[in-house]
Amino acid sequence: MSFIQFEGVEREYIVGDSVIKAVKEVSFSLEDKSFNVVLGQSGAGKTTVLNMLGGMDSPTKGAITVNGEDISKLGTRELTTYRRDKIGFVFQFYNLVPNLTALENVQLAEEICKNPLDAAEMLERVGLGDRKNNFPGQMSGGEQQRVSIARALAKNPQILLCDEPTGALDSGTGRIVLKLIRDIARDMGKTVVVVTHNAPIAEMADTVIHMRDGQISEIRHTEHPRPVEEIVW
Ligand SMILES: Nc1ncnc2c1ncn2[C@@H]1O[C@H](COP(=O)(O)OP(=O)(O)OP(=O)(O)O)[C@@H](O)[C@H]1O
Repeated sequence: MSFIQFEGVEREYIVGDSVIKAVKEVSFSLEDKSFNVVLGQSGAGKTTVLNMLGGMDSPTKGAITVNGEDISKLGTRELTTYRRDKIGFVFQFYNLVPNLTALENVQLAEEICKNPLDAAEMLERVGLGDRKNNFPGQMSGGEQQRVSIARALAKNPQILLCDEPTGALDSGTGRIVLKLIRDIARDMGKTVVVVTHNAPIAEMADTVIHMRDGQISEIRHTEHPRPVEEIVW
């Protein structure tokens, strides 16, 4: 069995009198320690897939297995533990706490999870050892995203989920951020899933899941993903 497995996963939302099928019959599997991209246009269902994998949302049908455990069957408390201990999140707009320093933002991970890594060390790893005492407002977008990567990884999660991590950055800074995610995740043995609408980014993935209208239109595995440095957008 693969490390991550979606089997016939659906997610419906009831809005007023209508039913919105955000995700329909989605099945795929991802290997442990792999780097994966979910690619698709706005509204394709990418974030819904990511949120279900991260335990922030649950499917209305189907099974999601992570490391042998069917997380679609977990109750609210178990899902909280799963989210806290197994998952690191990186968002498009960083979601840093503005009145905490970079170091304090990363230390938040220590407050909530079981086996946190040293916050100062994680900041060093993302190249911000000398910016520990800066507030988010004193840092560029790329630097803030690096702080959020340090915070996500300080939880020492098995899985790193990134929703449009370069969406608010210029392409040069975006490449630096993606390279950092790829290199650190490889070193630390993390499984990564990046959601994006930006097709060139998919070239760096081991597996690309292409979504359209809530369904998978294509799954592509690559033996030799392209180095981030060679990708242009
Ligand atoms: N909580 C919700 N309630 C109602 N509809 C929702 C909800 N969440 C998502 N949807 C709908 O489900 C569909 C898929 O949304 P989703 O956010 O997963 O797409 P996406 O591919 O991530 O798009 P984007 O790139 O714009 O974020 C959309 O039509 C969206 O409006």
